[in-house]
Amino acid sequence: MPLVAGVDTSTQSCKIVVRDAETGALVRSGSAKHPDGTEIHPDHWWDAFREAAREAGGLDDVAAIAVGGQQHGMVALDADGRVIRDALLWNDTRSAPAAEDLIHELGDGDRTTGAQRWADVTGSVLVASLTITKLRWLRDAEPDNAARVAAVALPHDWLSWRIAGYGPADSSPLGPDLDALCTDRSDASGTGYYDAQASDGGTTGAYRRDLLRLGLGRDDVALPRVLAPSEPGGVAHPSIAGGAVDGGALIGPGTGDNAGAALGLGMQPGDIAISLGTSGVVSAVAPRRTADGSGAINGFADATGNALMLAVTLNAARVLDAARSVLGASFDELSDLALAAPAGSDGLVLVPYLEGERTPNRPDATGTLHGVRLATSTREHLARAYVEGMLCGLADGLDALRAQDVPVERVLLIGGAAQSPAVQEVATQVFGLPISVPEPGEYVADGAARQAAWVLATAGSPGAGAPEWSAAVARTLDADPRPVVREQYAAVRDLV
Ligand SMILES: Nc1ncnc2c1ncn2[C@@H]1O[C@H](COP(=O)(O)OP(=O)(O)O)[C@@H](O)[C@H]1O
Ligand SMILES: O=C(CO)[C@@H](O)[C@H](O)COP(=O)(O)O
Repeated sequence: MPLVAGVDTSTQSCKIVVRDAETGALVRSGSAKHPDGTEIHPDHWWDAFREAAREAGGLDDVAAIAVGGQQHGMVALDADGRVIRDALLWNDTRSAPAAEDLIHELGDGDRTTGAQRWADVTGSVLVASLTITKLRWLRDAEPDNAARVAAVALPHDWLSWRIAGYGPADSSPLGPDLDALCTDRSDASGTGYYDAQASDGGTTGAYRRDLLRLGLGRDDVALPRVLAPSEPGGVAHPSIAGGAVDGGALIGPGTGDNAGAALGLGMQPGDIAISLGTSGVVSAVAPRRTADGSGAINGFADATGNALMLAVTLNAARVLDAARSVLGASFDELSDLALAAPAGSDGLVLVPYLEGERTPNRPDATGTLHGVRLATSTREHLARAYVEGMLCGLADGLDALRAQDVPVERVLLIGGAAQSPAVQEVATQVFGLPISVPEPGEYVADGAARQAAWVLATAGSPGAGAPEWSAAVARTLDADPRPVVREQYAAVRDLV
């Protein structure tokens, strides 16, 4: 049985799964932490990848590998393949003013017109997360660095390039071939200079170098080649993966993490994934994206040729990390505390903008606790308010998806914080829907592994479809709507 590897180079860590290409059975896995922060030298991702690969027992025996990863991060390379400055990540908000400038410029001075034009062309109204705003920030704040940019990549593109053996001459076997950079539609669709629906039957789309020029001030830079969903982007260097495989392990196009999760879960129209990692994401696959000029919904691409519609918050699992820190509680204790307080926490409401916010677009906001009284000054009330506040932000995202006529039939709860029993139960109350919790797993890495198996199958039999792997549901909870939770939240959300 051939083996394939899937990688998730996420915000907080690198996770690797090795799976049987035919059945999808998990064979081995590993993970390693990334440093904290919203700007990080990509070498940390490379180090974590190698540590996770060691923990997974090495990758010598895999026949294909693919990388999913946190979206949007700006990896600026010079002509020698060196990283010019630390990568600005999706959750770095310093480029919020640059986003506003770009919106006004495309709208000839009018914000509403500009917002709609960005949505029409790229699927998204610009916010600080999107790569193009970071390039504009670089142009304005660090012009010397901007002048050195010879290529712009995203976290997953860059890691795939390193796995193929490329990089600076003194630290890679194949050297700095910038034309060897590859990506896929899903991640390209989060840059702000790519139109996923342009031409080509919707499979490859097209870069919009006119928009890149608007951001960086010039467009004479290499951009990763956008591969079709099961097209190989080269082979892994034998020192890294697939040393025992004839010709080396194929490298898949990779994916943005949310598209990776959709592939790992086998999502169909009607399925909604709610991911509670560093980011909170409500997402759905659809045949074509819409263009939401309000900015609540990003119309990205998925990893199969469809669209991926999503609402993303900056504040998810780390809101609970903050609650644990305030309360000195373990994950289990936090969950028990939250479940010991009533729905609505007797009026104690957290608006959870602890790191600013992206949806709604409030990059400079801070979190606020409302309804503090003697009776609500208990550990239980505080724990519950943090869980409810985190989920209310995502419920607004679900409403925004519905407003785009996205069908909602099944909600799948995934990501690190989905493991909390309190989060699962409160989710049935806040969303007012039945909730399915898949078996605990690394769904982004699984999606990348499924893509790797698809690339392998296509190499043997052109036109082969993605392998049918099943994602088992561990727990299904009935809907238990408690409208009071969202009513209280809606009453204070805009007071920040
Ligand atoms: N049982 C749990 N309850 C609440 N939060 C959890 C639990 N297990 C993990 N987490 C949180 O999940 C987050 C990591 O989730 P993950 O989906 O891997 O994030 P990312 O993909 O952004 O790196 C961390 O903030 C961690 O504290
Ligand atoms: O910005 C987005 C999507 O638009 C985030 O979803 C990032 O892709 C980070 O994901 P996590 O590391 O939080 O899973």
